Amino acid sequence: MSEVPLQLPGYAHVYSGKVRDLYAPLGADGAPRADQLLLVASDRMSAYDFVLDTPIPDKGVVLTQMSLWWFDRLADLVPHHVVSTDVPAAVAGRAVLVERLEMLPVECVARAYLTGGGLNEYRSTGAVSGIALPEGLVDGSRLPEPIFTPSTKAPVGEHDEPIPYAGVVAEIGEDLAARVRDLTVRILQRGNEIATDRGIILADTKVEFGMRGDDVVLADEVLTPDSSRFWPADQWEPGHPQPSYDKQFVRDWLTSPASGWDKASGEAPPALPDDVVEQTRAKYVEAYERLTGQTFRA
Ligand SMILES: N#Cc1c(N)ncnc1-c1cnn(CCN2CCOCC2)c1
Repeated sequence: MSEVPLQLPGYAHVYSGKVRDLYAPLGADGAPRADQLLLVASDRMSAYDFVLDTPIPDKGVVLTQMSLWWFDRLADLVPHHVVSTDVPAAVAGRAVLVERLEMLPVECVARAYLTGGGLNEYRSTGAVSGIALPEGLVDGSRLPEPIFTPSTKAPVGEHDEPIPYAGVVAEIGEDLAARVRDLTVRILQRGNEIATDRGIILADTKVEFGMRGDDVVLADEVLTPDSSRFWPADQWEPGHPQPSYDKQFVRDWLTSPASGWDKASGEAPPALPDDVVEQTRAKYVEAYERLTGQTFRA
């Protein structure tokens, strides 16, 4: 689905990713400012590497408010890029004005549980990102401690590629590599200290950092279902793929006969039925309310 980005008076469209769009505020001279960006979270949802045709109402608002909540709770660990939530009415609640940073060219991933690509690498080598792990781990196993498993920043439509820690050092230097590694792991640890008690396991997460002078600044979004694997804690059972907190209704319907879709066909998935959309919206709202203890207001 190629969606024309929203026109926002006073802003120039800069970039569109799978589920988020970037704008630059216009300065008094009418030119895009170089010091700020407007990050807009859409209601688009991706599944099986496709951006689905059917939006999930309020997803952009829920994930933006969740990310802002986490930025506040991580501020003692790392400064963040948020400037203001005073944004155009057309994107109220789902956009954030941020400081434009010199972004580091690394997807900083930390894993507290073993699954997905990390599990595949472990099954082949007994390690993930060069970090040897105990024998006998299975899909969903909790790791002895969270590990840093960075990847490249792939262009839109391509997959990020895992890189060894040495690759990060080569890219950004030893000091900075150690700083972003330690911060990424601590962010996930802090996230799980808070989330697990509230019924959500954060199996892994991807964060992005930018530089403000010599300071490492947390950018992008943080600890949301789009940047992290959210699992229902009460259903955690190592040994098989874990249910997704937010994506399971969509995955189950798309892989059921009801959808008429063949995942192996390479064809785009069909539109979602209303009940799957509403159940998915409800899971995003539920995750927000469990984490923050606040009632979601659209
Ligand atoms: N967050 C944030 C942020 C920030 N605070 N400062 C500078 N850049 C970014 C940013 C946000 N997304 N991307 C990746 C998309 N790029 C957009 C441009 O074109 C290349 C791809 C960079």
